[in-house]
Amino acid sequence: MIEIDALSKDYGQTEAIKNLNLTIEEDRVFGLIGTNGAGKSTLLRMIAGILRPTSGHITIDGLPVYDNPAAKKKFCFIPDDPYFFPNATAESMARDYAAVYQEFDQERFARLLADFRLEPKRRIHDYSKGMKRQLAILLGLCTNTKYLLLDEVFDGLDPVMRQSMKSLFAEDMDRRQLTPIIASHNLRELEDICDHIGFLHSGGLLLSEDLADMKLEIQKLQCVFKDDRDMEEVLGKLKLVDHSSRGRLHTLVVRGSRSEVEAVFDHVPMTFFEILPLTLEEIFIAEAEAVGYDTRKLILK
Ligand SMILES: Nc1ncnc2c1ncn2[C@@H]1O[C@H](COP(=O)(O)OP(=O)(O)OP(=O)(O)O)[C@@H](O)[C@H]1O
Repeated sequence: MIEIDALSKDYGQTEAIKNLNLTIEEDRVFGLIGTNGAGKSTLLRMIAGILRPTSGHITIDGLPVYDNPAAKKKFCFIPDDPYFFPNATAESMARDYAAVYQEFDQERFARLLADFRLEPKRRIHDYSKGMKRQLAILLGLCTNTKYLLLDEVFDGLDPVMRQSMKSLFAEDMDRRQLTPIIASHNLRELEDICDHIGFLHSGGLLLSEDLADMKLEIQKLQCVFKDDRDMEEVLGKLKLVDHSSRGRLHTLVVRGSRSEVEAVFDHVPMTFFEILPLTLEEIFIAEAEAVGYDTRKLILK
């Protein structure tokens, strides 16, 4: 478990992280979401022990992280601009990683390089941006550390590659209780992988919640009323988050459980009524507005 207590980080006059409290549980994918400049990289770099907090504490499985080799064995950090030594090849990087991470799995790494068609003896300098990111992720996975801290790593990967990487994470979570912590400014990128979402805004934590719990309390539905005069009364009974209409078809995002929402429509004659799956973006808008933010101004698409 990673525990963050009253954490702050200032860069001169800029307060990048402000008195942040957060717990990151094991065995699940934690998505750290926020707009550009929200403080994601600063937070991840502090968790990785690269940056020293201005105040506050971070522990990984009970160990303080800053300047502590024992804590650093527990995770691998993949920054948004992965660094490779000059003239390095995938093969030479694997040797360097193995020297630092005792559990580094050379055999699996060689297998994954072949699966992803990355040439082991080619200079990494000549790889494309996406290939460099793939390589960084594969190196990180093969360290076999319990936690993997990933800063915008899916950027620059095509959708097929993204899915392949996500399957590898799932496999490692199943096999060895890997806990990935993924920072991104893109809600859609994290949609199908995260179990828990932490949303950072201006250096503060706007919300931190299980995606499944969020989904239980927000519903999206489409409907057509037999008699449009019923609409006003129904809308008045719903906790409306969003409402749009095209002709007589209404699309609503409302707060409440599925059964509560269905009960409102129970005795209203409908031509069409369907509850639909919600996107992470829709859930986020509802949750963040509930704590007083006009998220339409915050969201990055
Ligand atoms: N080395 C630095 N010196 C001064 N200010 C910095 C430094 N690094 C970050 N900041 C500032 O701290 C704030 C948070 O930046 P950070 O890079 O952590 O955000 P982010 O959420 O990762 O953004 P992005 O999605 O754009 O990468 C910003 O206001 C940024 O300008």
